[in-house]
Amino acid sequence: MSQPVIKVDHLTKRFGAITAVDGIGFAVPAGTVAGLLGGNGAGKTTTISMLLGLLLPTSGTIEVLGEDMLRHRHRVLPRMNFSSPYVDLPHRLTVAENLTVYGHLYGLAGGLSGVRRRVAEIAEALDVARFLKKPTGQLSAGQKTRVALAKALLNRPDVLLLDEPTASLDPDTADWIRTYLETYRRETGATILLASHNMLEVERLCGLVLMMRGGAIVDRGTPAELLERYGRDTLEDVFLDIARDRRRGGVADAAE
Ligand SMILES: Nc1ncnc2c1ncn2[C@@H]1O[C@H](COP(=O)(O)OP(=O)(O)OP(=O)(O)O)[C@@H](O)[C@H]1O
Repeated sequence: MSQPVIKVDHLTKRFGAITAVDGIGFAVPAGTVAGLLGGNGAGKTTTISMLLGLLLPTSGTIEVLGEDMLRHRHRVLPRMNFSSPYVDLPHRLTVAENLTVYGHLYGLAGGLSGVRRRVAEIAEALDVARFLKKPTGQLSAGQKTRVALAKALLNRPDVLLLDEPTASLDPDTADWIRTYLETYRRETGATILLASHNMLEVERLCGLVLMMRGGAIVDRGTPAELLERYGRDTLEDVFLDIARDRRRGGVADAAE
């Protein structure tokens, strides 16, 4: 079997007395969409922040694309990207200016004209072309989410980390974004890890689901495996069972 694209072992993050992430381990194979699920405060954002190198783990290891992220993240960051509703792009810059600045930061090929071409292409693809001249701070929450995703796809990443990629989107736009992500994964073979509170989204997109509670991974599997293990018809019900600590037989500790 080929090397997993994301491999995390015994990963822990403490903030003082709080253990936000508690010794988790998981592996995401190439071309898989993996979903991190869990209630508020379960540790999803902290996990993604450590994968990106925005937070230093207290202990444990993270490998992305075969590189140790704690030692050599500069080698893989050009092949990664992320979007999060919690990270704002500069408000006063227009959408075009923001995307252009990021295009240059990512060192996109083709110099000035290459960046201009890619910005136009991605703006078209994510249907943000009509906002290009607007200051980013004046966009609606849903429009900002789309621009953040456009920014995340500028460098055609092989590894995409998404924190609630469809937060604040109306159902139609959210559906459209999911289709876009599915197509992107299929066409590029990219590996995607996303945190989501939207069970339908996870059921539709994810080949691997990691259920977090209190900083730990308390269960995992394909959506179909989880439905079967809990004897449920929807992931929403599985989520509630896990959140409320109701197990329906099956594996007691699937964390390793
Ligand atoms: N910078 C920080 N300082 C102290 N505690 C933190 C910090 N960041 C997160 N925490 C705590 O770590 C725990 C996990 O938070 P995290 O943001 O990772 O959860 P989450 O699963 O992403 O939640 P949500 O679904 O609400 O976004 C929470 O108890 C949170 O209060």
